[in-house]
Amino acid sequence: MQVKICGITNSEDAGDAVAAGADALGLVFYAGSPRCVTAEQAAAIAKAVPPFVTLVGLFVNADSAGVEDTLARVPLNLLQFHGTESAEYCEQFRRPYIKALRMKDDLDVLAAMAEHPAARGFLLDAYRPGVPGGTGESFDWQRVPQDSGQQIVLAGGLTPGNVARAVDTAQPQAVDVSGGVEASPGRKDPQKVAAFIRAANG
Ligand SMILES: O=C(O)c1ccccc1NCC(=O)[C@H](O)[C@H](O)COP(=O)(O)O
Repeated sequence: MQVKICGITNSEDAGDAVAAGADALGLVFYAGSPRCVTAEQAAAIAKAVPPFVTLVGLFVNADSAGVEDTLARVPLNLLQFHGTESAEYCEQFRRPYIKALRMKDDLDVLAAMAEHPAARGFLLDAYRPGVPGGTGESFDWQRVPQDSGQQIVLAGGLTPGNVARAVDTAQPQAVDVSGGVEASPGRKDPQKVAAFIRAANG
């Protein structure tokens, strides 16, 4: 099971997550988040990350110039678009990207995936009106399609205590966690991170 630890705000937390076996680290470039980092902070964190760990840059309906500016300053491996971005918008950066889908009750997941043919995968997250992500809430894991042919990253309210059950139910390719492994908003708890990665891997 691939594990992405999202909302990394400092090099120490990045190092702890990598030491615990994280496959990917998420950096949030969204001012509304308690986990938001500047390009300068992100560049410093990137220096603490080994080359074979995926560094993911997360944006929410950001203006294109801002994304380009971040890309020029931070060596991101993958982009994560967590708002209502169109395929045309996401593809303009010519970088690999995953698209977050918020699992509103009436969302047609396969249709939403079809709108992003160039996406490398889809991060399925809980839906809470007015909050784009990092809600700490989960959704019905049985709604994860088993026949999409897509790389699926399961997110939303995962913790060391529920991730094994989530993986068993949803059968994703990867899991993503933010609040469930924090000591406080924006600071990770290394023991929770390690416990999460162990539990995700069964
Ligand atoms: O983490 C945030 O604060 C955040 C804010 C706005 C958009 C996305 C955000 N996080 C994206 C992630 O990939 C989170 O890991 C995902 O939403 C799950 O969060 P959590 O339920 O806290 O594990």
